[in-house]
Amino acid sequence: MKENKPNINYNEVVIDIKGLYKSFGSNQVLQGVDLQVHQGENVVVLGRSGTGKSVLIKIISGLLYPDAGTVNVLGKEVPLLDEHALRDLRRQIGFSFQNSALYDSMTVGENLAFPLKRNVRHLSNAEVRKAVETVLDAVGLSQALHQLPSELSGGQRKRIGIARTLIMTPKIMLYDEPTAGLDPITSTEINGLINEVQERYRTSAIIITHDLTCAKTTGDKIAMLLNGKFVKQGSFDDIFNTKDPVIQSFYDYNFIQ
Ligand SMILES: Nc1ncnc2c1ncn2[C@@H]1O[C@H](COP(=O)(O)OP(=O)(O)OP(=O)(O)O)[C@@H](O)[C@H]1O
Repeated sequence: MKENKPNINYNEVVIDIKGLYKSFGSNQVLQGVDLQVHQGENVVVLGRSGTGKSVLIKIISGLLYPDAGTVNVLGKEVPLLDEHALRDLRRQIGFSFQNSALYDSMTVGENLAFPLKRNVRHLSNAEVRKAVETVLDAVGLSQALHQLPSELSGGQRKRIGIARTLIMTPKIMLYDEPTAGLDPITSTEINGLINEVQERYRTSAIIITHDLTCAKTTGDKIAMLLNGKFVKQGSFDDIFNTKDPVIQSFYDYNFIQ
């Protein structure tokens, strides 16, 4: 169970979703989703495959439109934003997706400098270098500066992917299955990194995962998505110390995967 919650500000809501609906044809995916993420809080979203976790993330980042409901992110009503405002908002969100999508032909340092040079003009080379060194240090990979992505392990690539989002100093991090495909030791390291990022960069985060260890270690709050709604939200213990058969079936389901 996660302890010592670092500076969560429960008076400030950074993601506020109310009555969210989304269908694709007759496939009713989200059916009345409510979710609040507070400043500095890590919220884990658990749910079986196909329950709409990725759809939720895409709606939060303005890649998909909801059918109904409100989606407020950092004080902005996302579905109402024009392209320009959406771009501004996305700059404040760090996306850590399953495939870190680093550029193979660039060194780690060049990969990290790339978003900064593209988005923040007028930075000197020294400033860019300093920013790269800072985020590499934050993810514990200072020695990888001149390496190519192909020379790194899966866990190291994941770290560099996270570093590349941190260089833009995001207010919100969205992690999509951060430990998928990693061995247990590397998964533990990534879970630790997610918490370090939360503390050091004061980020708020949504973490989508099937990995209960990841949920337990990183989540200040767990939200369980089932049949298009969050059926339960609370601490890991609130959720899993229960005789509720729906929750128990989810728990067992995970262990036999
Ligand atoms: N652009 C789209 N067009 C049509 N259907 C879609 C689209 N995006 C998602 N869906 C459908 O929405 C449902 C939820 O998909 P989603 O990818 O959000 O699931 P998920 O919970 O993230 O699953 P997993 O854990 O396997 O990644 C699925 O039935 C999927 O087929």
